[in-house]
Amino acid sequence: MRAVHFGAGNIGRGFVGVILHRAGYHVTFVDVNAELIDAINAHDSYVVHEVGDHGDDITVTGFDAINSQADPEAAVRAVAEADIVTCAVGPNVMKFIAPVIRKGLEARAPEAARLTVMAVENAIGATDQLREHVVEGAPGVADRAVFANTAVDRIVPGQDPSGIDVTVEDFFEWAIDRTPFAGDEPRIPDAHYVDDLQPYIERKLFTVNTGHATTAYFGYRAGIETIAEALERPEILAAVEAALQETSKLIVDRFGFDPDEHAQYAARAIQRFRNPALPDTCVRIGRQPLRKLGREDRFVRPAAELAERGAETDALVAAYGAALAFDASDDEQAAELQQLLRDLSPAEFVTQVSGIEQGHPLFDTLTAAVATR
Ligand SMILES: NC(=O)c1ccc[n+]([C@@H]2O[C@H](COP(=O)([O-])OP(=O)(O)OC[C@H]3O[C@@H](n4cnc5c(N)ncnc54)[C@H](O)[C@@H]3O)[C@@H](O)[C@H]2O)c1
Ligand SMILES: O=P(O)(O)OC[C@@H](O)[C@@H](O)[C@H](O)[C@H](O)CO
Repeated sequence: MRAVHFGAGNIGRGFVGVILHRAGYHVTFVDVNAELIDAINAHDSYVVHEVGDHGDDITVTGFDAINSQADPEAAVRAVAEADIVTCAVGPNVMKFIAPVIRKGLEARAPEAARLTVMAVENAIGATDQLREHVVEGAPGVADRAVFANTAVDRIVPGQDPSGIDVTVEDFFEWAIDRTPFAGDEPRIPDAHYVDDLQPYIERKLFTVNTGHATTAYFGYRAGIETIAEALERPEILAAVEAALQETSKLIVDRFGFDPDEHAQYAARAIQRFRNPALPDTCVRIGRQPLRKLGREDRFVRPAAELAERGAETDALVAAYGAALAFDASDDEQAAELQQLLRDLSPAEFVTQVSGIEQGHPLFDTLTAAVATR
């Protein structure tokens, strides 16, 4: 069995690679980083070091890599012959890999089984977004694939670029929407198929990622380098717990999770951020702030829904305000964020960046957060 995975970075090697390897797939990594591709092809194996109380070292074998910039035809051929295609390139990059998947589907033998396509990104409906890009101008290819949304959870910090081994936390969860497979889902023992993905993706994004980003933006604003150090500050820990109390209310109300079990889920997320063996930084977790301040992302979507229900949003709005100080060098979106804050009025900023219009119950508080930053 063959899997093609776009994006051989942190989550690509430290999560998808190892899980598909354990499921019996040969994994072809497709990336645009020439040095990384060469390094992967120079190795027969790499090690995933899980750190934490239940960590193990897992050796991954049976892989190769293709540079889709240098050899796009090879990437198309790999897709045409694959059983599964996954990606972890970042939600904004999916449009660039879509033409390769489209051409691969077009080149697929007519008698071949339908290709499973799954985005492994931090976004609601990421595979749906990928599908839109893939079928653009070629609606016929949609019938050659099964597109399934997923929710992925594993903290994989930045890695030493001199090798291809990966250090990850020992925890992971991969929930996959079962419904598109009509009873014929691929066997992936480390994943779990669910009948309704929405509770899983929202619980994950609005707990793990909301809490993580809150830590990162308060930490960055205080001049702190690592996530674990930021959470040593009582006022930052309190801000993170307050943000998660707000999202917890929404998640429990919307999806009917048991409040105590959800409280444990949120507490465990904070415990995971504090993993002393995980060298994770406020700059990585805060990366691409414009994406994170977007309408459907980890602050605005839950805050908007809470405001629509007349519920408290102070802590989420405070985290949104802290994010506005993020100006990490080497992060294009951070530079763009700072430029937008100079160029736009607070009201324009809130509408343009976060998709909240005047008249929405969250509009005034977000606008005030921008004005008083
Ligand atoms: N790292 C984590 O803890 C984690 C956990 C869950 C989900 N995710 C999600 O996974 C995605 C990737 O995150 P990451 O941390 O692995 O990032 P990363 O930067 O380590 O990896 C992304 C990889 O994509 C490659 N890439 C960029 N453009 C490409 C293109 N056109 N074609 C092929 N490859 C391309 C990059 O070269 C890089 O190797 C994001 O959506 C992220 O939110 C990350
Ligand atoms: O990947 P991002 O930029 O959406 O968010 C940064 C981190 O919060 C994220 O990568 C987490 O480590 C991960 O989502 C944990 O499952």
